[in-house]
Amino acid sequence: MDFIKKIRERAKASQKTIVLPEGSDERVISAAEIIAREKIAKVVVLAEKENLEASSKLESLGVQILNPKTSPKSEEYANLLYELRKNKGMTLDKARELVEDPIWYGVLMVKNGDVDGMVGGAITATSDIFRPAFQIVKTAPGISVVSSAFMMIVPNCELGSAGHILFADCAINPNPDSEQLASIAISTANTWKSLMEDEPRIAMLSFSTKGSAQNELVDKVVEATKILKQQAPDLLADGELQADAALVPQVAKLKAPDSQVAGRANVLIFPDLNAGNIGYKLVQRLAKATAIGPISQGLAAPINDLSRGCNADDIVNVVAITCLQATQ
Ligand SMILES: CC(C)(COP(=O)(O)OP(=O)(O)OC[C@H]1O[C@@H](n2cnc3c(N)ncnc32)[C@H](O)[C@@H]1OP(=O)(O)O)[C@@H](O)C(=O)NCCC(=O)NCCS
Ligand SMILES: CC(=O)OP(=O)(O)O
Repeated sequence: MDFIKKIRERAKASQKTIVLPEGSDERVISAAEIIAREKIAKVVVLAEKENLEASSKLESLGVQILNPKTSPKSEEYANLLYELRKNKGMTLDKARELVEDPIWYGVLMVKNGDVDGMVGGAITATSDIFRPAFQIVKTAPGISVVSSAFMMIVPNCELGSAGHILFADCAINPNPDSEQLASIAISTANTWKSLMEDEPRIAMLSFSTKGSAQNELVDKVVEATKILKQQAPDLLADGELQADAALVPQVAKLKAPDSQVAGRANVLIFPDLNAGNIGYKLVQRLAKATAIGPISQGLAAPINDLSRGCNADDIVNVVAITCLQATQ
């Protein structure tokens, strides 16, 4: 069974409830319909029912439609937000205002246990999805930095694990330091283990392979690799590696002949968000890869972002992964 079928089947078996806060977007509505028809998850859509053409069809499929502006839960959520953030300057009035915003309302639904997860970002910038998530659900125990990964599925490609490669961080941390990069690598290895059957093989990417270039940008990755190996000695990880040395066996033989990861990496850790975000979009658009994500890593409850360039199928796939995160 292929990867997408498998995650959708696993989600189906878990029967979680996921809120989609961006009910004004047609792709979100199409995704809600697919999810409900295929019984991948129970869905709550946040929208103004009277302005939603598809409302009767969605409701007949079991999709719940809620308007944060008229919801009976609004006052309860405003109080919850106020209690969680009053020591950071939140007032009750400000909390009441924020609760009317579907993204904040959706995150509060997750925090309150009314749904198992949220997927948004089809029309909302990444920072506006993660800021409320960080402030309200916060990080999972033992996690210092929340990050994200994209599962890239490259057609007709044998590199990685039969064309499946996790890229991180492509959405959250603009310029992680060495400690943070090591932590992102460990989180991404865990994401790989939760989705794939084979072992993660982690490449810490740079524009240098094993000392071929000297620069402080390279030093950051060398240091991150050292920390990663100290903190997670059981993981198969190596760096610093260029992308070709990480992925292509013939290049690895030349550039890093003694590496256990070079030439067979299936997890790529990018040195910063410029590289990660540009890198995933190039592979998605030029190699026509399916890009599933960004899959958040290290939040205390599953809240996931989307690219504003996503289609309905991309949303369904991220919802399926959100259901799997909710079972962990
Ligand atoms: C995600 C992002 C919004 C966080 O920004 P920020 O300015 O640090 O946010 P805030 O200062 O409002 O911090 C909010 C909370 O999140 C926490 N936080 C921020 N980044 C965090 C991270 N990576 N992991 C865990 N917690 C984090 C802060 O500690 C703070 O906690 P507190 O208020 O309870 O003390 C920011 O890193 C960002 O914009 N990243 C780039 C997103 C982007 O544009 N991606 C490109 C397209 S995908
Ligand atoms: C993940 C990402 O790059 O999101 P967007 O395309 O919406 O900026």
